[in-house]
Amino acid sequence: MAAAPPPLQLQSSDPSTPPQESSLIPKGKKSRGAKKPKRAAASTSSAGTMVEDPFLVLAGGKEGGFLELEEIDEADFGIFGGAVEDLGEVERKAGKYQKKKKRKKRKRGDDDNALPGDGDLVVECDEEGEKGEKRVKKKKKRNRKKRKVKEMEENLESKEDVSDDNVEDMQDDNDSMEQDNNDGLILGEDEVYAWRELRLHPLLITAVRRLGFKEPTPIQKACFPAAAHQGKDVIGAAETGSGKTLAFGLPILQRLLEEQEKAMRLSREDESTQDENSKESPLRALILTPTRELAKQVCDHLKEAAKFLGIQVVPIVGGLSMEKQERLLKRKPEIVVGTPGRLWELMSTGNRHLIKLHSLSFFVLDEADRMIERGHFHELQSIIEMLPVTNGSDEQTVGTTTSCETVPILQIKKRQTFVFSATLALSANFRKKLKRGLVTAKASASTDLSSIEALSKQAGMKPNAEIVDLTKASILPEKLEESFIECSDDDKDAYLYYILSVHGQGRTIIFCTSIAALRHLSSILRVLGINVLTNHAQMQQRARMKAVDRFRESENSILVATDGFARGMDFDDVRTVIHYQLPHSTDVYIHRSGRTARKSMAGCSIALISPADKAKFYSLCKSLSKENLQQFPVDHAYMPAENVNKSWLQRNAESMGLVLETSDSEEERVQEHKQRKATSVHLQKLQQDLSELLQRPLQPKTFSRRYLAGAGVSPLLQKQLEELSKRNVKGSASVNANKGSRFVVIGQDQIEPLQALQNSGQEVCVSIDKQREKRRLAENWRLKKQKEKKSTREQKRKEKRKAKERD
Ligand SMILES: Nc1ncnc2c1ncn2[C@@H]1O[C@H](COP(=O)(O)OP(=O)(O)OP(=O)(O)O)[C@@H](O)[C@H]1O
Repeated sequence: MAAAPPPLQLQSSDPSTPPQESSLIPKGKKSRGAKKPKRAAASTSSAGTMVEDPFLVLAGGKEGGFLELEEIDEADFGIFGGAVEDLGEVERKAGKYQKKKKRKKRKRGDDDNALPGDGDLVVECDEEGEKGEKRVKKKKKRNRKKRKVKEMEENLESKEDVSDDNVEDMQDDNDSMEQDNNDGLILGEDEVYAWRELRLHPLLITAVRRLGFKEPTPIQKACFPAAAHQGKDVIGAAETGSGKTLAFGLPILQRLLEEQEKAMRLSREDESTQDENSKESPLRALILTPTRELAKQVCDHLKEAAKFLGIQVVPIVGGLSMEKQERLLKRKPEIVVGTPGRLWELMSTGNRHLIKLHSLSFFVLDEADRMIERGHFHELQSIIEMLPVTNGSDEQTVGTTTSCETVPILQIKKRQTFVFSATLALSANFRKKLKRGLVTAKASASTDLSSIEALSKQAGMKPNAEIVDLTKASILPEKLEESFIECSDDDKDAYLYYILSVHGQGRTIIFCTSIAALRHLSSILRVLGINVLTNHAQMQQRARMKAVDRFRESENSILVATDGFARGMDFDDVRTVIHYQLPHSTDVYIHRSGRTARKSMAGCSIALISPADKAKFYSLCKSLSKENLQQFPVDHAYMPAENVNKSWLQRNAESMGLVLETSDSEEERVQEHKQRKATSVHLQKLQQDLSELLQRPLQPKTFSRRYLAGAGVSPLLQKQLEELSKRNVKGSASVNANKGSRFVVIGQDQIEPLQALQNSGQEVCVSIDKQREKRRLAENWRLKKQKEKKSTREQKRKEKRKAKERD
C-alpha cells in the first residue's frame, strides 16, 4: 500500500523524500514554475507560523476553506407521507379526508398554493427568525385539523351501516392516495406487469410507476415473495447498484400497508376490543446502516417509494442536532433509518419511540458485513439486546429484555430480520457456515457479533430464513471496465492530474485509504485549479452531507473520499472511480468500484499501482479471479522525458528484481530538502508563477503529425494549439525551421477515461502465479547469464594463463 503522500510536495509521496521535478507540468512551464512549488516545503506563513503544507496555504486552509462555508438547511429532514402528528388513526384518516378535500378544491381551481401532496407535508422549520409566527400558524393548522377530525368522527358515527361505510371509507382513502400517487406517473398501467406478478400492493404499483421502475431487479424479484408473502427473514446478497434498498424496502411497505388496512377493518368491526395502544403509531421498522450518508440515502429512497402512502420515514444519524431528531421521533414515524451510534445514544437516554419496540416488525441490517467491523460494535450489540427476544418461531416473546417495555400479548407482532450486502457471499465457505449456523445455532445467546451468522442469530434471524445470493463469480458490475496504471508513488499525483485534466469528463470519485492522503491530494488538486469536493470522517457532518449534495448536483463533479464512502452511495452516472491508494480488502475494492457502472450503465475504474502496491494488487486480482486486466492508456507525450525514462527504468529494474540506487545519499537529500524551505515571500512568488502556469493548457511535448479525428476541437486542444502556434512563431523567427512539419488538425474531442480505455487499453497479465513464474524465469535467465559470463571469464583467464605458460 502506498504510504500517505506527504503534505509538502507536488510529486513525492514520501515525507522524508525531498520534492522532485514535477512530472506533469509541460516542459515550457516546468522550467519556471514546476520546480518552485516544491521549494515551499514546510514554509513559514506570512504570520510567521510554520505551515504544515504549502499547498494548504495556496488552497486556502486545511479543507480549502470548505468547512467554514457549510451551512445546511436541514429542512429536507422533515417527514414525508401522511404525518398527522399524534392524533392517532382517526386523525390520520382525517388528514387524508382533508387532503381529498383540498384536491377537490384544487380541481375547482380555488386553491392557489396547493401542490401535489403538500397537504400532508410536515416541514422542519428553522427556529430562528420567524419562529413565533410559524408556531402560531402551526397551532392554527392543528386546530383546523382537530375540527376536521371531529367533523369526520361525527360523520362516521352518524352513518348507520358502519362496516359498509368502513369499506367505502377505506376505498376512498385508497382512491385518495392513489390519486396523489398518480401525479407524475412515468409508466403506464400495462407497463408494470412484472410487478403485478409479484402481487405488489396497488399503491406500491403506482409508486414504482411514478419512480419509472418497469420491473423488479433480480434481487427484488427473489426477495419479495419470501419477505412479503411468506413473512420470512432474508439474507440478501447481490452486486452493487442492483436495487437492494427496495429489495427490503418494498416488503416493509407492503406489510405496513396491508396491516393498516386490516387494522382499519378490525377497528370498525369491533371497537370494544380495540386496544388503546393500537391507536398509537409505534416503531415498525428499524433499519441500520454503517454510515450516515448511507442512512440518509436509504431514507430518501424509501421516502420516495412511500410518498403518498401515509407512512413516515426518518433518518437518525450522528453529527446533526439531537434535539431536531428527537422532535422528528415525537411524530412517531413507522420507519427509522439510522446509524448505530446515534440510535443507541437516543435509545440509552430513553427516547420513548425508539425503546417501544414491542411492535417492531422489521429489523434490517444494510451493508451488514461492514456493521460487524470495528467501530459499530458496542452500539450495535446494545441495540440488538434491546430487541424483544424471538423464540425461533413466528411468535415474539416480550418483556424478556431489561429495557423493552412490556405490552399486552395482542400487541405482539412477528418480527422479520433482513440482512443485506453486496459482499456477504465472498467465500463459498462463508455461505455454508452461515447456513449451518442458522440451522444448528447454539441455544446459548452469544454475545459475539464478529460474524454475520452470529449477528443474524443475535438479531433473531429464524432458521428458515431465505438466503438469496445473486452474487456472481466476479461480484463486480457487469459493465465495469477495470484498469490500472503502474507508476511510482511519487508520480501518482501527476498521473491523477493527467487523467482529470486530459480526460476528466463526467462524475468522478477518487478513493484514498487515509485522511492524510486525501487532504494532501485535495489541496494539490485545488491548487492546480481542479475543484474537488471531499468527504471523510473528520469533517463536520453538515459539510459531508453538503458535499454529497453538491456531488449529486453537477455532472462533472469530482469527489475525493475515504472508504467510509465506498459503500452503498448511489449517484447517477458516476463515470470513473480512481483508486489513488489501494484499499485494505477486496470487499472495499468491490464497494468502491461499485459506485460506477450502476443500473446496467457502463463505467470505468482506474487503480494507481506503485511498486509497493504490487503484491497487494496481485492478490486482489487473484481473489477476484482475474488473470488479465487492462492497462489504462497514458499518452506519455504529456510526461516530461526524465519521468518517462525513470518509470521505464524502474519498471524494468523491478521486473528484473533489481533495486535502483539513487545518486544522492540520504544525508545530502535531507540537506537539500532543508535548503529548499521557502520563505513566505518565496511562497507568494510560487503562487504567482503557478497561477500563470495554470492559465495555460496542459501541453504535450509534441503533437502527433498524424491527422487527429473527432467531432470538433475540444477547448483543451484549442488552447494547446494556440500555445503551440505561439511557440512555432517564436521558433520560426529565430530559425527558419518547421517548414516540413506542418500538420492539419481536423478535430479531437476530450474523451473520457472509459472511452480511452475502450479505444486503446491493453490487456496485461495480473495473475500472481504467472507473475511469480515470470520472475522465476527472469531470475533463472539472469543466473544462467551470470554463470555463462563467469565461465567465459574463467575460460579467458585459463587461456591467458596457458598462453603465458607457453610463452
Ligand atoms: N426495479 C428497479 N428498476 C430500476 N431502477 C431501480 C430499481 N430498483 C432500484 N433502482 C435504482 O437502482 C439504483 C441502485 O439501487 P440501490 O442503491 O438500492 O442499490 P444497492 O444494491 O443497494 O447498491 P449498493 O450495494 O452499492 O448499496 C437506485 O438509484 C435505485 O433508484
